[in-house]
Amino acid sequence: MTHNPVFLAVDVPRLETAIDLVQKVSGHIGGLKLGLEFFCAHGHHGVHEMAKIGLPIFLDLKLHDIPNTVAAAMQSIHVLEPAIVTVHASGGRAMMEDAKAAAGENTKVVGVTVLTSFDDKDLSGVGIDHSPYEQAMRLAELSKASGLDGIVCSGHEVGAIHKQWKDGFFVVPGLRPAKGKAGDQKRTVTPREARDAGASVLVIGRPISRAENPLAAARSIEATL
Ligand SMILES: O=c1ccn([C@@H]2O[C@H](COP(=O)(O)O)[C@@H](O)[C@H]2O)c(=O)[nH]1
Repeated sequence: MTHNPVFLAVDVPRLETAIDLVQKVSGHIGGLKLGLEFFCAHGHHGVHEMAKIGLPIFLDLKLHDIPNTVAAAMQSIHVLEPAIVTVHASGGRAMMEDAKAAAGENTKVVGVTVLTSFDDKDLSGVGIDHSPYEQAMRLAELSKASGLDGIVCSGHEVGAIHKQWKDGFFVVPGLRPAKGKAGDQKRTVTPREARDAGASVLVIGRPISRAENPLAAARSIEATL
């Protein structure tokens, strides 16, 4: 993996705008996270265009379906050679095992535990009467048992999960610089806090992409790490 742990979440609708943004900040990030918004709009072509920039690609597709379908989707993105791909850990053991088996040798498959936009109330709303912390711990254990490389969790849980999964690979979104706006994120920490707690990858989107000066924002986050 790269030296700089920051993966920029490229959540911008136009391909040209995305390329322009990434070119501006590419010296201050370690990789690109392309999510549903980007993949639905630009597909394989868009990923190829972004890969030309030369940074590792994280496909945050959060796959969640029956095992056969998820394995087939994994095979279809093989050709894009992503460094990291996400599946939902709540898809269960068989789905995660098949996803990992179908992924390329150089692709890390990580399980999304509890979205960083969720708090206790949101979890309860979908019928889960555990705290985000308890649920993330449980799904981290299941991800490990299913043979995944690591998980996605918030900075609130990564320290505890890291203690139990020493060689795990931990992706942490929901990051906000000290005075950053949380927006829809509910379990936030600063990039430095996440790194100190054991995050392998720091996913950062709007604090850079929506900043008045994305280059200055990326530089100032880098300086805190
Ligand atoms: O639990 C999760 C899983 C994924 N994400 C994704 O990370 C970025 C965060 O963007 P910000 O603008 O920095 O909030 C976004 O692409 C999400 O889809 C997440 O936030 N939480």
